[in-house]
Amino acid sequence: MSERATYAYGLLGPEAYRRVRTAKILVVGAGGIGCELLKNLVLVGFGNIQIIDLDTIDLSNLNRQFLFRKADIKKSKALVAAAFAKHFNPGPGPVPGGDNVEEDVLKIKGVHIDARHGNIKEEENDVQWMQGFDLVLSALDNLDARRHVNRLCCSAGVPLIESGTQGYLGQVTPMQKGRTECFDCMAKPVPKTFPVCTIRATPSEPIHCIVWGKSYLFGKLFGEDDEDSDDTELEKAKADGEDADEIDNLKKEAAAFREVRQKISETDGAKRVFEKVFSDDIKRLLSMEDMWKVEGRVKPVPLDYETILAGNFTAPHVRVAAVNGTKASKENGAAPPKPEESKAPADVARSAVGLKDQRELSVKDNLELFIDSCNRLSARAVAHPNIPLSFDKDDDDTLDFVLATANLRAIAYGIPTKTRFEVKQMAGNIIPAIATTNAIIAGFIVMRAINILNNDWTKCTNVFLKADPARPLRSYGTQPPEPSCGVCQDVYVPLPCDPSKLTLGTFVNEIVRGWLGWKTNDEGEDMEISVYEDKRLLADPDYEDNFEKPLEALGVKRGKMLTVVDDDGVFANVAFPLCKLPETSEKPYQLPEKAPEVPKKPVQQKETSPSPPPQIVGQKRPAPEDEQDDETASKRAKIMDGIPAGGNDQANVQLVYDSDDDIEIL
Ligand SMILES: Nc1ncnc2c1ncn2[C@@H]1O[C@H](COP(=O)(O)OP(=O)(O)OP(=O)(O)O)[C@@H](O)[C@H]1O
Ligand SMILES: [Zn+2]
Repeated sequence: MSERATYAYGLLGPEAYRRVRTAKILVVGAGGIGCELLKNLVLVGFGNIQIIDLDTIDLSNLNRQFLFRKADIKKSKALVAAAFAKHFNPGPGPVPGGDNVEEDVLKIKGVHIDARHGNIKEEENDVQWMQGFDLVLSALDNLDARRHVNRLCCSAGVPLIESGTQGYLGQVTPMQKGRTECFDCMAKPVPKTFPVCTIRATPSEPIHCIVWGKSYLFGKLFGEDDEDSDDTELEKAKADGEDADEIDNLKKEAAAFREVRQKISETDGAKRVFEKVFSDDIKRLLSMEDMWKVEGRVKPVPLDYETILAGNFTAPHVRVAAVNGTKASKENGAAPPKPEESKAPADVARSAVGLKDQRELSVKDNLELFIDSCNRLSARAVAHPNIPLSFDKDDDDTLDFVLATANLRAIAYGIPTKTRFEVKQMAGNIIPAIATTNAIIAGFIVMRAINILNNDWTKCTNVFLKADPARPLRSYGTQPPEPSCGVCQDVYVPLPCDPSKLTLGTFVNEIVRGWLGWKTNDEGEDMEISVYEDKRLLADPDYEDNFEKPLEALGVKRGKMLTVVDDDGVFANVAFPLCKLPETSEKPYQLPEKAPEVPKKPVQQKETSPSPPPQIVGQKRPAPEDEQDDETASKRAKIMDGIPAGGNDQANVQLVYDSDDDIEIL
């Protein structure tokens, strides 16, 4: 036994050490948490690790993803991380899938790391592949991939340790189907929203101006062609009972935007946009006198293009009252600040030194950046007219546009401007990653991994790291599964099949009605069932149009799953994840002899709120809205209810999963 191994062996004991050496562990994500985690796993002595990541190394990763060096930029994260981490425990490692007899476990040094540069959602990463692991450790950064891994683990019956960090906050959550809640049992944080009038007419904080530039103006000028969204907006205004004047204003606004959008690539295109949004629109708002009678609201000042470019524009003073809130000052007994006490305008306070991204821009700088970024974006729109542009914090053209427009709007409204660095953080919803948080969380993941391999679920608590110096770490017992969860409450049956040969009709008749035995209900009547792929309805009792089609023609391939729903809502859903059929198989599918016992669903206490109908697959089917009767509506509500279920109200527990969700305007 190597010297390193003697310590781990001594601490863990022979049984746990054997499990650590022989268990097959999947690590998903080789980023901030993933790098720390891989290092820990190797140092503890784990013998068989597979790591997967779809991304390549970026300069911005190097401050905390310490397995990477400058020379690794643009190389695969998973491959570089594995190659580096292997040095921490040199040697061939136990043979994966080998006998790993006791002697081998103690004698063979090193670690076997299998690294894959790829997306966890690829079809080869199916349920069968997942079943090859003893434990999955998720070190991901987005909800979509986390949900996918959660479902895969539920379908394969493999335990999962979920983790996430956000600044000083961190979380580790061990999960196992049937024993604990799953990732989809938990409520997710709702993205921050702002009232539409604050964004469009009465901003009072820098973030309001940034959201306006990013989510409103950018879309109007360079996003998806707006005719459809204009109509939706008008419909919504009508439904909200807006008066005729307001609807008329919205129509004029839409027409005016369309005009500047059409001419944006002309020589004075940027000037036209500027005059519309920073001069004409502001003058129009100022003419609505009632709007400015609200206490604490500050009137904007129209900006003048030529005067700014000539360097003669005097920016209005930043009105601190608008930022801190007149109301608050009054409540504190303080008088609102006098104009001379206010902060100087941005162009006086600017600093000409420092990093480009941290420099404060003058009004003229902002206007020049606005013209330049507008020209760059319109050139892209002309070059690829069918590809709408979208904001991306790492796309310089889009970031410059949002920076310049947000600052110009802030200047007009007397709000402090922001640097490029700050706008990038705010518009990109970036919370700086902290290496120490990742390191602490990765340490707990390994402790929980050992608990799970020892089957010691009593010690397997959820761990939370908080920005509370007095008590930064807390732990809570695992929560039971949520009975209404549409992921972990489903019964999973891996289905090896050839989707180019297996038709939907054969699936329903031979597999569901025949093998699973869903023929008649308790009253002896024909059991009514529907079949879905994700949210797409493929068949129901009145809709058999797809029965002749092979699954492949319906977009159902390996890695996807068919979910069968009892329309009477008596039995739990049964999900069939598709996997690879052995080449020797004569039939287009293979199933075990005995079908599983499908449990009954818990009795629903209350009806859920109506959900949008699923997308229906098939040419001949009329639009669901045209024919949706009460029964179909309630059935759809049931299945949709299951998709991202939640409702875990743990007081004092903060879910900190990082999400890619955007800031939205309400
Ligand atoms: N579907 C997926 N399949 C495989 N890996 C994924 C998938 N989605 C995300 N990842 C990986 O998960 C990792 C998460 O790590 P982290 O949160 O540190 O993000 P990052 O992209 O490295 O950092 P940042 O977002 O701060 O630049 C990333 O390396 C990312 O490529
Ligand atoms: Zn669940």
